[in-house]
Amino acid sequence: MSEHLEILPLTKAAFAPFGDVIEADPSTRRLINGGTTERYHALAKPVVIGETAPLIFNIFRGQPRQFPYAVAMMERHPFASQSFTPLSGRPFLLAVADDEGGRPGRPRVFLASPQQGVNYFPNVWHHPLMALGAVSDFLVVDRENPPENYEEFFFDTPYIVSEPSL
Ligand SMILES: NC(=O)N[C@@H](O)C(=O)O
Ligand code: NI
Repeated sequence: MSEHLEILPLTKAAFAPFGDVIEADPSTRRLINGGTTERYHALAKPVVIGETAPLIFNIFRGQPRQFPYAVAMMERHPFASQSFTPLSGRPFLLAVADDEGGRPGRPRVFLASPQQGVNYFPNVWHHPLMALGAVSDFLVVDRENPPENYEEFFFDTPYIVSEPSL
């Protein structure tokens, strides 16, 4: 029997074990360019582990997920962080999980606003991009993904996520 996963609002505190939330946090604000620009400083720190490899900027164009949605698998990148920043002005869903002896535990699902991005720490279990409502673009900063930087786990029984009320 599949379990339903509730959808939580994305907050820095709730997401802290899994990564950074990329949003205009007033505590990071600096006025620059003669006061014409607000710099929200060092919201996340991209990381590459092991052999030096370039961090790269990508655009992921995600198809919207259909609901109810089955979270059947999770993945992780042991040797680099991975960030997703929405470019299309739409919210999106993300799912993360603790590691339990080399496999993901029960996923936690968050709803990110159009003004929030995330940076997954290296080796954090997460579900691949889940766009909402329409095809959506995301700026993704990660590293060239050699096969060893990509680990998947498939659940015996998928978890179910209902459509978020937006
Ligand atoms: N495959 C790929 O690069 N995408 C995933 O890592 C993802 O998190 O969406
Ligand atoms: Ni990923």
